[in-house]
Amino acid sequence: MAPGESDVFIPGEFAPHRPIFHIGYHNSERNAPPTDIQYGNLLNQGFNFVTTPLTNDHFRERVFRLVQDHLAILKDSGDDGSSNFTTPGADPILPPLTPQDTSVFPSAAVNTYTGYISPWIDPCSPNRIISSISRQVLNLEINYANFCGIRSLILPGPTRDASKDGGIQGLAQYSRAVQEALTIGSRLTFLVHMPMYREPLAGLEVRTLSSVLGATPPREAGKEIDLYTAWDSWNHIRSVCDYDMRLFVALRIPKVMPEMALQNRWFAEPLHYLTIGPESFQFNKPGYPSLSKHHQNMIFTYMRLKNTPWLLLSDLGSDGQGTSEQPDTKSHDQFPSLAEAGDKVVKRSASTNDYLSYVRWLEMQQTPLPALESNTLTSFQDWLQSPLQPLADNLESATYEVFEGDPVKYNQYEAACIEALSEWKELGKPTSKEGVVVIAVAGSGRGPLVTRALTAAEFTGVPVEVWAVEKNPNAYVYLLRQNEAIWGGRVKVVKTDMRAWKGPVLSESPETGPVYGKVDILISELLGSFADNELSPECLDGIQHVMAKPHGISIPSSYTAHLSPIATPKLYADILSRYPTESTAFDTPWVVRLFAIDFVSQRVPGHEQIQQAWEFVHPIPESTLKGIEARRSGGVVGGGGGSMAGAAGANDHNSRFCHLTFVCRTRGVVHGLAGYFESTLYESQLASAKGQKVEISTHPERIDDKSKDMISWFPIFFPLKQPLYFPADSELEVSMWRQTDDTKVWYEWLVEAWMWVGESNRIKVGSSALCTSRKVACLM
Ligand SMILES: C[S@@+](CC[C@H](N)C(=O)[O-])C[C@H]1O[C@@H](n2cnc3c(N)ncnc32)[C@H](O)[C@@H]1O
Repeated sequence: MAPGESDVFIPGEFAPHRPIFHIGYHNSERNAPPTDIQYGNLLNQGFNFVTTPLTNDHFRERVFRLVQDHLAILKDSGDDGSSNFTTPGADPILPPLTPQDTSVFPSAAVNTYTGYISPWIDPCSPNRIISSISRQVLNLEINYANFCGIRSLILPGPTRDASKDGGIQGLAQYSRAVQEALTIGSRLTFLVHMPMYREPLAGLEVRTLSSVLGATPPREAGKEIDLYTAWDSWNHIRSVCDYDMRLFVALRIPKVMPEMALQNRWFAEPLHYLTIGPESFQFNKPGYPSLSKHHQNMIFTYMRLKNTPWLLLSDLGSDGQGTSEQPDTKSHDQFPSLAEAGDKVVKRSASTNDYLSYVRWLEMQQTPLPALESNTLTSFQDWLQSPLQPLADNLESATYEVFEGDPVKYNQYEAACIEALSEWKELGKPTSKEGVVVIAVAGSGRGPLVTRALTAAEFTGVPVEVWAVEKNPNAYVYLLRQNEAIWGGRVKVVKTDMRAWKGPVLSESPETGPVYGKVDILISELLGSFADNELSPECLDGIQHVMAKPHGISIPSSYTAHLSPIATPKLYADILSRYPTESTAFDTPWVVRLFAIDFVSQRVPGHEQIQQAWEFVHPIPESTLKGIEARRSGGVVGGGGGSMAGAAGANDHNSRFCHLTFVCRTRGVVHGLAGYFESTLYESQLASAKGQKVEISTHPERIDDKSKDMISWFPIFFPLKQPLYFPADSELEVSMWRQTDDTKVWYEWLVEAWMWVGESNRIKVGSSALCTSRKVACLM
């Protein structure tokens, strides 16, 4: 169950608010950082941060000359720099920086700047001289930035992706250079500047060091573009860098928004900046800049992230150097859509302030965060929590208080009790005790379900006898006090493990001892984020013998677990960083409010995006109960072994297996499985209301229908030890097991990627290891 124990969710802390925009200023033409006056002006205008180049044109010219001179010497000896063989002459070494090469010097303001590495380097170049010098420039600038006290650096992204023009080699070189950068700037944060996708002829082409080799072929316009190459490159870089937590993306917003699937893909990545250049803007009739509705929606969505990306306005309007322009306070509610922005629009030259005031206006257009996105709840986004073990451990009062903060779950339980009691009366069902329906709340905690059962009885006018069974000795004290203070002594409180409870005591005398009766309605809430992961099936099996036969019912009557493969690079990085000190980090099914995730599969006929793994129904058949008893007492003839070594198999009926196929249209990477659950608390027994149910659900597509706004449970995440890359049009085959050896329960999971080659042939293109939570199993 979630939220966790350390952070207490405070209901009512719901002051409506919008995400705040943190806006930066970047001018790629700059040769030096802003002066103090310029910086002050930018801050006064409403910017929150600025970028600075680290070196200047003097340095650039020096480096270009060095490369040109060296290539000329090589040419004379018949080497063009593309050979990988050892050459007679040593490759050039960059001389150190001189005061003429940079205008950045340590100062109070410099600490707050974001450094932009020279965009003219080309570590991807197939020419070894150019890639080597590019790496040297990179390292030199990182070192110098570090010396000056700069904390964040933007790295111009790779100039080419893997697919062609020596791109694979180039990307390997680039990724290796970034890995080195992380070592050199060991306390710096790095942002790789990536386009969302490679737009044909988008933006300004920077004249890189490679230009000394001669003209590069122009990019072909009009050809069908592969939307995922830029993401692929990013995935390559961060994989080589082992998902370093100091490596982020500065994502360039395109001119034309791509399909949602690609937007969702980037949503899951560690976005630090969204950079917006002139190409993304359109102009309204009076000539003011605006963004299309698609751009706006994408920004609004990304701003819902816990770590809201910062917006970097790049090359927008005049430099702002020394200006005292004030933000424009005019209304922007007439900004047109992309379609509306026609040629007729008057193009006045927009100033930096026009763009800034537009983005500030956009900030106010965000719909206020709903109550469920309060600060407290937002802080749970993608935050890993170890699952609770309410059976093996005794929960603290604060944890119960967190559960009790969510009324939705209790409302649904109360509705289920009302239905059950009303139908009891309507159907004239027998009761196990004269004149009263006997209810037991198994695992009562601090008693909220007891209160709801009593309320339901009052509401329906059905007389009840209520028992509260709880094994936590501390919660038992609380229950006794509740009985005195709140329930007027109407509840019989028992401190015991429900599996050892003999049932409600009907009468007791010295001669006969206690005489035990039965329970008509057994209420429990022993569900975890994956339904059965807090051992509800095992506990309910153990108490089933007290249920009246055949009419006794369980609330819940059933529950199902659901799965979907997801990309969640941030969680993967988090788990990887824990692994050195927490050896079971990859074996743990984590409870987590999954947020920055991408469902990598698509819903297609016959294959849902989130699929059911298995189901548990209560009560279980009598014959199964008898079988358990026989196995436990060694009465089974034959091998005598359960499916696990050394086990009698007494809990084997609670093991499960599923094999699910998920269809992926685009290529991607999977980091693990997201798990959800649904439960039917009560299903109508009236012929006239057949199929009517009271349910709860955390299934993202169904929660709103079944238990809207329920936050009692966060999803569960089953991690893979290694990210699994898969090509477009693959199928992810997921095998999942619920395993048991009679003393504990754990899960095992395996993900394989398969691809069709021809009409009837599939080949395996990758597989995860067989993962298991056996080392952190739930103890029965
Ligand atoms: C998830 S909490 C629910 C508490 C409460 N019913 C509620 O909804 O707020 C589960 C409770 O069941 C108790 N519990 C778990 N296994 C039990 C068992 N075998 N016998 C008795 N109580 C058990 C735990 O101590 C805990 O109080």
